[in-house]
Amino acid sequence: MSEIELVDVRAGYGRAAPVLRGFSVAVPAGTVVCLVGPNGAGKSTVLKVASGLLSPRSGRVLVGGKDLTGAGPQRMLAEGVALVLQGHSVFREMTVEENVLLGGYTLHDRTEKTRRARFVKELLPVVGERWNSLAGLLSGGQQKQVEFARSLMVDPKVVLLDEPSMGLDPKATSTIFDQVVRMRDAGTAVLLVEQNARRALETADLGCVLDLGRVHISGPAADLLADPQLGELYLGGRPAV
Ligand SMILES: Nc1ncnc2c1ncn2[C@@H]1O[C@H](COP(=O)(O)OP(=O)(O)OP(=O)(O)O)[C@@H](O)[C@H]1O
Repeated sequence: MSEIELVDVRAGYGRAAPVLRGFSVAVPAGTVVCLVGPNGAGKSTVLKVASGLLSPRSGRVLVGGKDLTGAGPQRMLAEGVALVLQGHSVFREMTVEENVLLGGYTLHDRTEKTRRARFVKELLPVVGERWNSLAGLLSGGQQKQVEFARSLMVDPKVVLLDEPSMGLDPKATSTIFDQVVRMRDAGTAVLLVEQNARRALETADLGCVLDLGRVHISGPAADLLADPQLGELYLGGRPAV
């Protein structure tokens, strides 16, 4: 069963024509699914629908098979869907510890909070190493890992990542994608939106190309990477031989 599934979703903003026009995607347990597509295709809109920030006009949102269409962000988080926003959202004047523990504000059991904090420090070593530093003193890539750690405090079923490599140099990008794999291996499914499509598909298990509000093609990420037409259209050139 999928951790999260969007089925035939139509969604958009105000009176404008819908951005998503019958879009479907499923994120099976234990997988990284990568969503790619041209600028403005609606990738972030998919994450807004999946996290409950935007209600679909029609279609369904299922979490672990349960219909949660129209549920708001608080409910979606409680049901195990965590969102890591695009750009940087750490509180720079607060320590790494304070930032990470904020992610567990809905946990009332102190022992559980401590257990989760220990888990995220082990999973993302830089978070543990810089635990007492001010978050604003960390590099962009390290701050992104603090955001990952914060989202993992509630032990989500699935984490939605909106362009985690944005603004990072190639080395930091590489670390971030390695951490995405570690998150998956530790039991959290991931729905990843990326501009850096080729690199993201190399990391993901499954890929989905969004264009004109619908799924253009989806399947194993390796197959999408090897598809010459997709390479030309969406991945910035021919596939590497
Ligand atoms: N809050 C909003 N109000 C009105 N229109 C919006 C809003 N957010 C996004 N849009 C419009 O919805 C469309 C899809 O935007 P979205 O951000 O989902 O695309 P994207 O694929 O994530 O783009 P990018 O790769 O550039 O980040 C765009 O035409 C955008 O202008």
